[in-house]
Amino acid sequence: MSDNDLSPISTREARRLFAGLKSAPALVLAVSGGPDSVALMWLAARWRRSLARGPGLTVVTIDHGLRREAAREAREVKRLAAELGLPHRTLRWRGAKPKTGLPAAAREARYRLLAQAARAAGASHVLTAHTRDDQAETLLMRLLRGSGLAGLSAMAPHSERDGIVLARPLLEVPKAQLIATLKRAGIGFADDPTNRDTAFTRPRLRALLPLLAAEGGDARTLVRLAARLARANAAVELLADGAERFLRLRDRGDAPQVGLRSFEALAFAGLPEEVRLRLLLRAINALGHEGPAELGKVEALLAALDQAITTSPRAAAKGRAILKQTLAGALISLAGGRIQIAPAPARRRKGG
Ligand SMILES: Nc1ncnc2c1ncn2[C@@H]1O[C@H](COP(=O)(O)OP(=O)(O)OP(=O)(O)O)[C@@H](O)[C@H]1O
Repeated sequence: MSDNDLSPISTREARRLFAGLKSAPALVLAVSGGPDSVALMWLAARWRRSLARGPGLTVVTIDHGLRREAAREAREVKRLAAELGLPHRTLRWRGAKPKTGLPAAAREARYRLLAQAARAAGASHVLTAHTRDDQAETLLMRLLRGSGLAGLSAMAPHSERDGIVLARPLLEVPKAQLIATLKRAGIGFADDPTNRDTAFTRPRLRALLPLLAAEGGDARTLVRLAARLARANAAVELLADGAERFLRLRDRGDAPQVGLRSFEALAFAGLPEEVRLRLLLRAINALGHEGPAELGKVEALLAALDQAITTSPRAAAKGRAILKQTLAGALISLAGGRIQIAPAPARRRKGG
């Protein structure tokens, strides 16, 4: 860790971090009470005070109803928000909690409630306090899960959900620097023991980071890799847009049937592999009923299509289907020189 990682964030630096949010009508700050999000609230309040005109800030805490201390932590956030002159709301995740996949369900509920709070506050953005350390952990998690280029790009600085922009202004900032900022300001924060609970994947991966850093691959290296992959991913997405237009043009404006995507097989086969994968993924996710499709399965489908087109191009050009497969609720077939993707008939949907 460099000395810079431990130095408190200056007002000038805070202005740079929040610069893109100056003209938003209002912002919701997602604050759990942990160090990262308390620092987000403190920095955002300081930034807002430095502006003559700027967005209104509302602090929101979600009580998932999973830990006894959560209500007290929410009250503590409210107290600190009041000290900073910011309105605060606590929203509760109500209803039955699932027995398996609890972290994912809690996360889903949290983002739904945060988006609701943003709409109620007239806010265009919800700000979370994801740090550089979170980004490094996300990359590792996705690596182990076998993600492709899009997943390995990790978290974007901005993304959209239900018409609300999720912004992560602290994505380049090391957690240690946020803690140093709070210490300098004399502000306390909650300690969530689930962050260290090795029953969950993320805390186990977190323990790996110092070992990787000792081998020369610190959080900065991992985050730089994610940024490079995000760049490459954006380029492939653009190429896929162009390839879709190219394939449509080759169809000379023949109107495609509604609810069906269809590509000329030989023109499709000439495109780069990563682009072919994107086109299949897009079509399957748009038309299938069980998406999103698993990348590994789409890779296997592409291999089967390539094999069918190259080993028997004549048969591929004739009317009879030489390949028919269901995947993620979509039916993919190769017949009459075309690859067709359509919703799978109801009774076949389980086969993906
Ligand atoms: N209970 C909460 N109330 C309000 N905001 C929260 C709460 N929990 C998390 N957040 C926001 O989400 C950010 C990320 O939190 P955390 O890393 O714990 O989430 P996660 O479960 O890993 O989900 P994600 O996939 O969003 O990273 C926090 O910095 C904070 O801004």
